[in-house]
Amino acid sequence: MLVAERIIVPLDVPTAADAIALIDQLDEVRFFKVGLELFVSTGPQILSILKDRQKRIFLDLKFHDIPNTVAGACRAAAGYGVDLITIHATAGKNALQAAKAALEAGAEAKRQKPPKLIAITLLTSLNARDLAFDLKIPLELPEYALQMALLAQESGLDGAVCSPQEAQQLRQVCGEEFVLVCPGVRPEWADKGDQKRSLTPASALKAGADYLVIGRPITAATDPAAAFNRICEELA
Ligand SMILES: O=C(O)c1cc(=O)[nH]c(=O)n1[C@@H]1O[C@H](COP(=O)(O)O)[C@@H](O)[C@H]1O
Repeated sequence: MLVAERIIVPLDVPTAADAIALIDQLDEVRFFKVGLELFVSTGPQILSILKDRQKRIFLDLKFHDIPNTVAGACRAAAGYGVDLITIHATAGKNALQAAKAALEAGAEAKRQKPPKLIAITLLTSLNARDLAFDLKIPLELPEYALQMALLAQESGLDGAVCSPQEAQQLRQVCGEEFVLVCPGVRPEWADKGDQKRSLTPASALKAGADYLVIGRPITAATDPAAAFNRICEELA
């Protein structure tokens, strides 16, 4: 896979018009992410816009609910024909298994290829202090992220979302087939913002990430296409 195809650009903007402006500026980007802000604002029409332009789609709605509810959401989302869908690993094994089964059944009913279902391990905006003192989780952060990835794998999921700082360990333990998507990626020249466990794009790929989610360093740049190209050149 070309390096440019391994970068997923999140469309974290409030309206369809803002998203279309970004998509048009970023002609060379093949893979876009539609997350909570844009999906809540526009609904599925944004997915049709991306599909009409032959883009790959990461539908990042981060489901987190009881098994029956996540299964219903996955069955509905399976009809969109997207490539990746997210659920929080902390929804638990029954919910993860129900979500995976519903995604496959929903895709089959619509004669679509099932999206890959990947689990959030621990949000990249949290650090070891947040984990210990706020979430009261008595595990070291890398161990916790690994346990969440293993829970996802044991539940039949296709992969995990993790910080690039944990990618190497997850790759070693979960194997080559397990899809690792890493947000919290920052070129040396970009602001970290609210990301607390970041690495550079080159380090993230070296650690074993399959895909990098890189947002504001590209989307908030004065020239988003130039920022995307700069990252690709730095990786080449
Ligand atoms: O699921 C995600 O994509 C995600 C998980 C996570 O742990 N951290 C995280 O930042 N993300 C998403 O990745 C994107 C990161 O954007 P930037 O911080 O602008 O690069 C946002 O759209 C987040 O919603």
